[in-house]
Amino acid sequence: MADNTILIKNAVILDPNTDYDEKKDLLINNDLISEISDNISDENVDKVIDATGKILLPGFINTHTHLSMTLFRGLADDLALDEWLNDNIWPMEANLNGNYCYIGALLGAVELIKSGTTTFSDMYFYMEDVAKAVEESGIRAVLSYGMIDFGDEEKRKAEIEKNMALFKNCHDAADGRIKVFFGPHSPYTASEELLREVRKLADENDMKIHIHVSETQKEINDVSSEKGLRPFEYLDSIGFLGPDVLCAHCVWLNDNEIDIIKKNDVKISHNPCSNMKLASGIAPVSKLLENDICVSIGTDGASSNNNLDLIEELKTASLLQKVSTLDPKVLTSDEAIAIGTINGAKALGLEDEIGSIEVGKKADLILIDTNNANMIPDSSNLSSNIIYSANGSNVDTTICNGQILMENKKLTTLDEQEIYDKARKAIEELKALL
Ligand SMILES: C[C@H]1O[C@@H](n2cnc3c(O)ncnc32)[C@H](O)[C@@H]1O
Ligand SMILES: [Zn+2]
Repeated sequence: MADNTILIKNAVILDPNTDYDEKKDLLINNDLISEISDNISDENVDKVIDATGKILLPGFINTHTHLSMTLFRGLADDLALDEWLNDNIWPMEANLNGNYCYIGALLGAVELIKSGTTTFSDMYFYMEDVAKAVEESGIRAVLSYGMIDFGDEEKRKAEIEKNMALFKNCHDAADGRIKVFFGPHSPYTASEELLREVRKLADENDMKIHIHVSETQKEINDVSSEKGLRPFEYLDSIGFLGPDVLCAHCVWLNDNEIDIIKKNDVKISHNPCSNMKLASGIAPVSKLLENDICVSIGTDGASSNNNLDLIEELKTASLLQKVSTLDPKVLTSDEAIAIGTINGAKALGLEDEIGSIEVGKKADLILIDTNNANMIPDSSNLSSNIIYSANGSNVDTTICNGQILMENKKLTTLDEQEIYDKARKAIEELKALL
C-alpha cells in the first residue's frame, strides 16, 4: 500500500520532553512522526496542514474512564459514591446491553476527540461493543472489563472468562490502537481470590491491570475491618501490586501506603473532578510527585464529572493541589502538561509509542487555536495558556495514529448528529426501564 503523508507546517510545539524554541514543520508518514525540522518540502505530500497561529501538542491521555457512562450524565448528581453507585448507577447499569454501551462509547468518543484526547483507558461492561466504537472512531484505547464477584465463585469464573475473551478478541485490534488490561473493579467488590487469580493470569499473559483503589474513607474503613489492613497494605500483602498496575483515585493514602506505591512502581490515575463531585476527598498528588511516583490524569465516567474535558481536568488538578497545600508553586502548568501526556503514556506502558512529539513515535497530535478571546495575549508561557486559560473547545484538530479525526473542529470519522440522536433515544429507553 502506498504511504500516506501529512505535513504540518509552521507549528509552535509544546511537548513535555523537548524544548522547541522556534516554529517547526512536522511530517507524518502513515501512523508515525517521521521528521521534525525547520523547513520540510511539501512536494509529494498528500496533505498539508498550516498550523500558523496554532499550538501543536501530543494528544491528551485520559487514564481512567467509563466511556459508555456518557448515557448516565446528569442522572444522579450530588451524591456520595456509595449512594450514587449502589442506589442509582448499578440499577441503571443492570439494563445495559451491548448496543447501549456502543452508543454511549460513540458519544464519549465524539467528546474525547473534540476536546483533544487521543487515548483513553476504560473499565466497563460489553467491552467488545466499546471496541467497535474505538475501531470506527479512530481513537486509541486501553480496554478492561470491570470484574465484580463479591466473593461468589461462579461469578468470579465468569468474570475472568469475560476479561480473557476480551483480551483474545481485541488486544492489538484496530491496527494496534486497542490494548486490553484486566479490570478488577476494586478491593471492596473483587474478592481476594479474584485479585490473586488476576495477578497470576496477568503475569502469564503479559497483561496489565486497571483497578479503583482508596477512593473514599468508607473504602478504607470497610477494607480495614475485613482485612485488618488498609487497601494498599492489603493489595501489597497478597502480592497484587507491581509496575503494571494502574490505580484510579488513590485519595486516602498514609505514608506507609505511599512507600508501598513507590516500592512497587504502581501507576496512579488522579481523578480530581470526580473526587470533588462525589465529595470523596483530595488525593495527595504533590506528595506523590515529590516521591517520583507516576501520576497521570483521568476524568472517571461522565456521570461523576460530568464531562470528559482533560484540559479542564488538568486545571482542576493543579488548582486543587495549590489550595489544599496552600502553596501556589505546586503542580505547575508544565507539570500538568506532562501529567496529561507522557505520564499517561507511562501509566499505560505505552511511553515508547505515544505521549510526546518525537520522530518514530505514533502521530497522536492535536492543534490548539490561539485565535480566541481566552488565548490572548499570546503568552510566551504556552503551558500556562493551555492549562489555565484554555479548555477542550479550543482544540481545532485531532490526529490519532496518523489519521485526522477532526480538522477545523469538524469530525471526519463520526457523524455527530446521528450519534446525538441515537444517544438521546437510548437514554429515554434506559430511563423507561427503571
Ligand atoms: C465499572 C464499574 O465501575 C463503576 N464506577 C464508575 N465510577 C466509579 C467510581 O468513581 N468508583 C467506583 N466505581 C465506579 C461503574 O459504574 C461500573 O459499575
Ligand atoms: Zn471509575
